[in-house]
Amino acid sequence: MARIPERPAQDPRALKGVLRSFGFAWQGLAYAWRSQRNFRIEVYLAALALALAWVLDVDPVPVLLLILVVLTLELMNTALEAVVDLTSPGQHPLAKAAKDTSAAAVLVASLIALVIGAGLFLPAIAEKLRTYGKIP
Ligand SMILES: Nc1ncnc2c1ncn2[C@@H]1O[C@H](COP(=O)(O)OP(=O)(O)OP(=O)(O)O)[C@@H](O)[C@H]1O
Repeated sequence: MARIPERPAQDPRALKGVLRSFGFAWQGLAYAWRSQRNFRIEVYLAALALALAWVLDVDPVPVLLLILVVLTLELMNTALEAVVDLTSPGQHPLAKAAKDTSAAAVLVASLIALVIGAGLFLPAIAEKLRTYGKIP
């Protein structure tokens, strides 16, 4: 069994403890990137949305907030999946409910982000087309 590392919060060297906490958070991010295809797709879409916001002169702040909500929910979903797999290796209706509800949180956030994103980007796209005389 893997050795449980000394807790960073109990490290008497404050700065070293904080840096170790960041290190563990980075390991969590790397785990999500490696193991979750959906997380990787969402990161690519986030990069695309930010690039589009830059090209279309759309305020990046609401775009960043939408990205923040979807990615953090996906990370929490990944964490919950790991806990469920650890605590319920066999099939159990409550394990299913936990995983499905957690996945539903990501789905709801993604759909709402899509609607808000359309509200942000479509007028900017229409404006660009109007500028180039493609639409009256
Ligand atoms: N221990 C379990 N007991 C009952 N049903 C489960 C259990 N584990 C998974 N499931 C069901 O299988 C589905 C798929 O589970 P899985 O662990 O593959 O995660 P996932 O939803 O595919 O997530 P991801 O693709 O993001 O890793 C769950 O949403 C749930 O409905």
